[in-house]
Amino acid sequence: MIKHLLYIFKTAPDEVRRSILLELLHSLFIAVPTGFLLLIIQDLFSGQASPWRLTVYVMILVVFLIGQLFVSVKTIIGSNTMTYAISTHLRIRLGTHLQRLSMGTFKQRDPGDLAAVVLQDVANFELIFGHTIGNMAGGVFATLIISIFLFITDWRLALVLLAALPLCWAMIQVSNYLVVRQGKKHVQARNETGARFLEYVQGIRHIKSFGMTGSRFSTLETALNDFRKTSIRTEAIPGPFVMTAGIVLELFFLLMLGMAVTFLSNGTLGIATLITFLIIGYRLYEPIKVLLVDYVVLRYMNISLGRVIELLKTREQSAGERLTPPRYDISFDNVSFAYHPGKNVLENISFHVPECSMLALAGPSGSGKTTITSLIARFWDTTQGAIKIGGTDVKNMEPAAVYSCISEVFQEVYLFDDSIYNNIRFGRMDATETEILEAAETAQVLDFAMELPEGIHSMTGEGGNKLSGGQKQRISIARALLKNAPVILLDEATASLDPENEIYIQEAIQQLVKGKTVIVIAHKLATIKHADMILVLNNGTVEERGTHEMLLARGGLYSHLWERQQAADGWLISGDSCLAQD
Ligand SMILES: Nc1ncnc2c1ncn2[C@@H]1O[C@H](COP(=O)(O)OP(=O)(O)OP(=O)(O)O)[C@@H](O)[C@H]1O
Repeated sequence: MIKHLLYIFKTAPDEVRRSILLELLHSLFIAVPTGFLLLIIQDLFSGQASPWRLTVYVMILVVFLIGQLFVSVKTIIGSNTMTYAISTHLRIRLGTHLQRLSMGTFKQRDPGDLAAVVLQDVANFELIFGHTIGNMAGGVFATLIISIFLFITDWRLALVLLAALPLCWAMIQVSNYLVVRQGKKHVQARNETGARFLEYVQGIRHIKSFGMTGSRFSTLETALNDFRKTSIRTEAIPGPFVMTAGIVLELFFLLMLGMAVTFLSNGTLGIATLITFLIIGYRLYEPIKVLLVDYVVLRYMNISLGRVIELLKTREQSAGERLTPPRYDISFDNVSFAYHPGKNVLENISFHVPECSMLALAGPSGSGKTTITSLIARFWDTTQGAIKIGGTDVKNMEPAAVYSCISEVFQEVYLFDDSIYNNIRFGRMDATETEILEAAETAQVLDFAMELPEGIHSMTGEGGNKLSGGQKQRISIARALLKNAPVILLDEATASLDPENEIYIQEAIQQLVKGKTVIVIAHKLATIKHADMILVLNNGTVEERGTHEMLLARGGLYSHLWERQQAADGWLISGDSCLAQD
């Protein structure tokens, strides 16, 4: 925990220093009156009390009480300023850090868990840290000052009071061990609930259409019930330990009293000291009790803080430089790649795509086609070998510099919850209205947009849910046209479309790829017959390469896939299946 605290203290050193100083001052304003109370008692019982001395003591006490009020307000403001400075810093660091992670990291991690770190764990820290850390710093300081007063007054009784501390500490350590263990389960259950909620809301269409409302809701209900149980357990664990520690303190206080009476009877203790210990000795335990509770809460917070720091320490992609390649041919030199160490999904892949030509990637499902395009876009970095755009290794290029060379058109289109116009504009934010409308026209977006109530300014809905698959595709092509990047990565966008939309999109794509270096993932081999080169992948290796005619003549994997697709194109789904049963 100390390591984590030191880590975050470095994020806002000025606020931390100021807050600690205020806490110390606050403790001083609480502890010093205790000392004066002690002097008043001593004076009263030693018979040295004079009215003016008592008046001075009382005035000093009043000044300190007013000062305490003033410092309390400052301390609360100081600890809140520190907490929010740290949490803001953590959030900004998380934001910039997430930008620098490879796309792969996002795909690898559960999105619900990632969101929980950024939102809930930082909020958890925010909620707990400000209240506990100040109390604890103040508590330690107050205990120290009161202990010094008591030791000066009578070291024997002070020692008895303080002897309770190691016992309480041991008990709290056991409680902490259990809290940390249970706390991890609690965080896991909380994330599981978040993930199930996300799944339920995002998949509601499929859940309803497959009649799974009941079964999926019961999964969510189970997660909620688990969360309830772990929450109760997490809250319940420290209770008995903190209470027992409190009882131990009371017992040691009674023990101190017993000893004080003995010392009184054998004449080694004055009545003034006894009364001092009765009043002030009890005050010693107040900050300790607060410390015991806060320490447990702080340990729980530390689990959240640990998750935030762990995410911040995830390896960032090497930054690279803002290089602009001199030309836009693409080459793979002996590239191997593994998503998980030791399990290569691409093995020694080499090819060259000359500028302004088209390479098609074909091969069975899982052979590595998408992985090749992801590596070109630097979503991941190669495990071995180099990928070059115009002779420049993409690893030496800033990810943003790589993306600026590339336009992607995928089957799955994501649109922002904004107007059609703005969704196209995201392709190039400084584009003029004329350029945006031109791109919309070329990609045949205007055809359907003009029939909507607000034309091209109609909203697309979240993820584009107010539009059809073909319409979303056309918007994404318009966006790519506007970006006008020299390299186009196409995951054959027409594979899942109806014939009419397919024609529209084929036409739009023809416009998009003119004069560009194109890499296309082919699902329908008929669409890549005219590619300059076809790379046939199998199990992450290049099995064949050549033009359509060359590969057919070879009679290998490609011609086999081609024949299977030709046969599939002839398939018909019969509409008389019910009749056939009669
Ligand atoms: N994010 C990932 N993490 C781990 N393994 C992955 C990941 N993405 C893909 N793979 C694995 O890598 C291999 C190649 O997958 P890839 O998606 O590149 O194949 P593909 O040829 O594009 O398949 P398809 O035609 O079905 O889209 C597969 O074995 C797949 O299971």
